[in-house]
Amino acid sequence: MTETETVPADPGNRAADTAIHVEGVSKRYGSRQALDAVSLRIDRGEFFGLLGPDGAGKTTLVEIMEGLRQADAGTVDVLGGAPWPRNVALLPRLGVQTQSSAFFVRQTAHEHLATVAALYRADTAAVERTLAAVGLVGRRDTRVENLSGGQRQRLAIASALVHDPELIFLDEPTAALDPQARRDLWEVLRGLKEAGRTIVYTTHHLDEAEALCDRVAILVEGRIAALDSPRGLVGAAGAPTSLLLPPERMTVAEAEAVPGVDRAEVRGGSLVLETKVSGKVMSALDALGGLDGVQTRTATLEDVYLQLTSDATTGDIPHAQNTEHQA
Ligand SMILES: Nc1ncnc2c1ncn2[C@@H]1O[C@H](COP(=O)(O)OP(=O)(O)OP(=O)(O)O)[C@@H](O)[C@H]1O
Repeated sequence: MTETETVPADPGNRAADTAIHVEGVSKRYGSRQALDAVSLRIDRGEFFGLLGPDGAGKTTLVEIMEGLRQADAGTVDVLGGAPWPRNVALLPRLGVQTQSSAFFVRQTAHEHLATVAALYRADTAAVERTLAAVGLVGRRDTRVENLSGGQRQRLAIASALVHDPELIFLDEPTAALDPQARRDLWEVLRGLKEAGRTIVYTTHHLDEAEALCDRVAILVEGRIAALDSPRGLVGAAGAPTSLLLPPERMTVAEAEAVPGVDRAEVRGGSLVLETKVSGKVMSALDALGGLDGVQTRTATLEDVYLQLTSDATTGDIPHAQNTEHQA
């Protein structure tokens, strides 16, 4: 084969499509089992969410992927190599934003980002481009120490992106952002995904995970309790749909008599009907006086998350739902 020939894509070559492959990874701190045989595979170009309550092991898992911590057991492959022992060749290919990002506080936002860019040998145009992407052009000449919490957060994100890494780890990146900045960042992140970047995204915002992530893993007490697309998780949970009616429309007893209604109660000023066959109930309500004022609330990722994490507090940690993409 000559050098100019292209190598045909091999649909069976799983490794080439894989950004991260974690297999049987465990980590213990003293008596605390932070991770217990975690296995997952993240595809290149995937927007992958890592969810779970405080102390579930998210940071530990991400730091193992980033090569900042050594696993006690298991194997970790990141972009085709092992991140531990510290893999210097891998570093420029990774972008990392943490909750405790370090800053050159006496520098301006622009100087700080230019310094980070220089460390990675990124071009100067990347500095301007990245400042604009995170909405910090207006603060470019403000010293880091004088930036607000949200602006620093944006600078931390910019610092993770300025060298155009292939794989980006973001740890609660919207935690200190106001609602508009949060939505603006969503657009930046969607652009990164469209550009083919792989994103590992830790968040406590379930709406964010639902809006952005291709798949999410829900970690509970060091184990993967669920792993699937947000839509898949919501569907598999079989959670009911709620139909909200003005309370004067009918009594609770009348509502419970509507075919397909599992439960009815007055809650938050509405008559709430729970059903797993919402189409059927909607038709019945339509026939009973129209659909004016009827609102539908379908189950969300938050409902699934709360179910899974509350199971953990009762000691009944579920087995992973949908292992389709797991190693
Ligand atoms: N360096 C450490 N030494 C001892 N215990 C640790 C250490 N780091 C984490 N732990 C413990 O391991 C468990 C998992 O912690 P980890 O920070 O990975 O969880 P997390 O899901 O990221 O939590 P949070 O959402 O609060 O950041 C917790 O019980 C934590 O107290």
